[in-house]
Amino acid sequence: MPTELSVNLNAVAMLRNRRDLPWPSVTGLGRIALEAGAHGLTVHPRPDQRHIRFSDLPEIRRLIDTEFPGAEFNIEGYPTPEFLELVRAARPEQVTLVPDDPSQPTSDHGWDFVAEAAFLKPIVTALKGEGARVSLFADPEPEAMTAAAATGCDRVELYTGPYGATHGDADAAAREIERLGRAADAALATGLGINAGHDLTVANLPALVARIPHLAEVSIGHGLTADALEHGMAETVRRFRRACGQSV
Ligand SMILES: CC(=O)[C@@H](O)[C@H](O)COP(=O)(O)O
Ligand SMILES: NCC(=O)COP(=O)(O)O
Repeated sequence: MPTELSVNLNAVAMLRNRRDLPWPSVTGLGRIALEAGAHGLTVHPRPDQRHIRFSDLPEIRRLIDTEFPGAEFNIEGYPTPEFLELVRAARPEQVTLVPDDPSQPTSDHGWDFVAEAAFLKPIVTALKGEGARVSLFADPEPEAMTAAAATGCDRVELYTGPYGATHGDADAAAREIERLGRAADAALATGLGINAGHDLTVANLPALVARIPHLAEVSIGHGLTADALEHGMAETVRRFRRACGQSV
């Protein structure tokens, strides 16, 4: 099975939040992503709602239910009672639990599965009972995968931030790919499925997919949104020039 792509809408929401206007539309861009063949949509609502607002969740749920049945809604976040209430209402197909502190600018590490086992197990069980697949954000450490599987989760999402940060350094990238690959091998051996994400791009994705052929899903937001801006800019400038009355 080829690796599925889930489009993370956080960056679109961040642009939307610059003004009290409804564009760029989070559900509108989500629709374009799904029409283009994305497998699903990812959001990571943070407690301060700095990008995804809690009110976006029911709208994305409605978009998928009414126009794209079968698409996957993936909600990521730290499992506070408030987050778990949002998840219950939005009925995502997948929940990705991330050990983020509210003050973190972005996600930068996976769970300590041994230290957090007693906290995670009942939450994983409850979410699975509500019908969601549960994935846990994980550093690429092969020796941690047995403890990850013991939580009862379905998948781990391998944190690819350090791999993304190696751009331009082929040796460092090869080392990170091998670390991710060995963690994926260990996860597979325990029966876990494998997702991956953070700072993935068109440039760094092919080597990851080649090393981890069983990679089920990647979720990508920042790099994908940057790519959309770069590749959409020329056509948009032509549209605005026409709107100025220029012949283009
Ligand atoms: C779990 C993960 O790596 C991403 O969801 C990341 O947390 C994106 O969040 P931000 O868009 O807030 O940086
Ligand atoms: N789950 C990881 C994810 O959604 C990645 O987001 P980004 O780093 O590509 O913005």
